[in-house]
Amino acid sequence: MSAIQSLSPQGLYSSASVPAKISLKFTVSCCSLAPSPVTVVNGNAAEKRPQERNEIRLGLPSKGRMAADTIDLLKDCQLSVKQVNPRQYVAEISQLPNLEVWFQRPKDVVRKLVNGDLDLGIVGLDTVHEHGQGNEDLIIIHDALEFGDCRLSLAIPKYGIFENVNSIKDLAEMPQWTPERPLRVATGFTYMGPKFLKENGLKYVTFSTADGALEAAPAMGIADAIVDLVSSGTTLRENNLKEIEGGVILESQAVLVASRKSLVQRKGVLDITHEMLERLEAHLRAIGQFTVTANMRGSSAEEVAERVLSQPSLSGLQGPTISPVFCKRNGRAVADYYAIVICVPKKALYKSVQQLRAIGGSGVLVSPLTYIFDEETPRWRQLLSELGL
Ligand SMILES: Nc1ncnc2c1ncn2[C@@H]1O[C@H](COP(=O)(O)OP(=O)(O)OP(=O)(O)O)[C@@H](O)[C@H]1O
Ligand SMILES: O=P(O)(O)OC[C@H]1O[C@H](OP(=O)(O)OP(=O)(O)O)[C@H](O)[C@@H]1O
Ligand SMILES: [Mg+2]
Repeated sequence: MSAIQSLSPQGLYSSASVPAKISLKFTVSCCSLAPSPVTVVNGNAAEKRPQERNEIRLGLPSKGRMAADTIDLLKDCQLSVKQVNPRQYVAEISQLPNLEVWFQRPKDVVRKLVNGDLDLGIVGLDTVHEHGQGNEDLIIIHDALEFGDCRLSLAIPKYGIFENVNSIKDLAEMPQWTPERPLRVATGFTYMGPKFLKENGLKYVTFSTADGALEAAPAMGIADAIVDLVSSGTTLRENNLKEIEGGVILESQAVLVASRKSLVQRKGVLDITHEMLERLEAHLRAIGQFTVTANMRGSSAEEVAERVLSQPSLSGLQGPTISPVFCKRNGRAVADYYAIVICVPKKALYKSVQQLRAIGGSGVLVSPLTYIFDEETPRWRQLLSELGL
C-alpha cells in the first residue's frame, strides 16, 4: 500500500508550465478543486459545508465496466448496497450505518474526494492518478481489489516508420520529430500522458484527445501514437498497434481510496475504513485459497504432523490442524487415523493433493473458503502509520 507517489502537480503541463518546445492541442478539461461554494442567506449557511456534514460518504462508479464488479465485491464482503433504482444516485449499506453511498462517474469520485465531498471511494488506480494529479490528500487504503486489471500504455503502429521501433528510447531518438513535425499522441489521459512523455525525453510532442476508440487514430492519420488502457491487448492487435519496452505508464486495478483529511478529521471515517478493510482483506485472502481435509493413518498426532510438515506445500496458513479420528475397538475408543485440515493456495491445489497422497493421505476433500480474518491486517497498520496515528 502506498499513498500516491511521484505525481507532483508540477508534472502537469498547463499552458504556463509546458516547456516551450512542446505544444499542446487539447485544453485540459479542468475541474474545480476548491471546496464547494456555500450559499449564504441572511448571514447563515444555507447549504451545509462539506466539513459540517455528519454522514460518511463512499463514492462508487455509477456506470462503466467498474460499476457492477464493485457492487459484486462489496456483496461478497457481506456489504450489500441497497439502491432503489439505477437512476438513483444515493444508496445505503445496512451493515454500515451512517454511511451514504453516492454513485458517480469514476473521475468524479476522485474529484469529489479531493473537494471533500466524499470521504472514501472505489475506482481504478489509473483514475486516481489521472484525476488526483498527485494531490497529497488522496491515500490508497487497499491497492489490489482484484478487478479492473489493466495498464496505461503508450502504443505505436507496427508498420511504416515504426516497424523497427521497439522501446521508448528508440521512439525518443527518432529523427522524425521536430518542432515543425512533432510526435502526435492521442489520449484521454491528458495529465499522465504528457507527464510520461516529458519524463522519457520526448521533446517535440503534441496531444489530441477523444472519448473513445483512440486505437483508430493512427490508421486515420490523426495521430502517430496513443496512450490508452490495455487489458487483453485485443484492441491494439486488431488495430495493428504495439506496445513498446518502457512504454507502460501505470499498472492499474480497482483500489479503495480515501481523503486523508477525512480519515483524520471526520468522526467515524477511520472506524468504517477499518471495517471495510477487514472485510475486503478477509474475502480477498480467502478467494485465493481452498480448505483441504484428508485422513491419514498414524501412531500419534505429532508423528502425522511431522510427515505433513515434511512436504513443502502442506504447511497451511499457520501449520496443519491435526485431530484424532476415533473408532471403537474392544470396547475402547482408539485413534488409528488422523484428520488433517490445511489451507492451500488455489494454484498449488493439485501439487498439495499429490503430496498428501504421497505421505499416505486418503479421502481428500476440497472446499472453497469464504473469509480469512487475520489478527490485524498489515494494510491497517500501514495506514495508521502513514497517518501518523
Ligand atoms: N479494457 C479494460 N479492462 C479492464 N479494466 C479496464 C479496461 N478499460 C478500463 N478499465 C478500468 O475501468 C475503469 C473505468 O473504465 P470505463 O471505460 O468503464 O469508464 P470511463 O472510461 O471512466 O468512462 P467513460 O468512458 O464514460 O469516460 C478504468 O478507469 C480502468 O480502471
Ligand atoms: O486490451 P483490451 O482488452 O482490448 O481493452 C482495451 C480497451 O478497453 C478500453 O476501452 P473501452 O472498452 O472502455 O471503450 P472506449 O474507451 O472506446 O469507451 C480501452 O480504452 C481500450 O480501448
Ligand atoms: Mg472507456
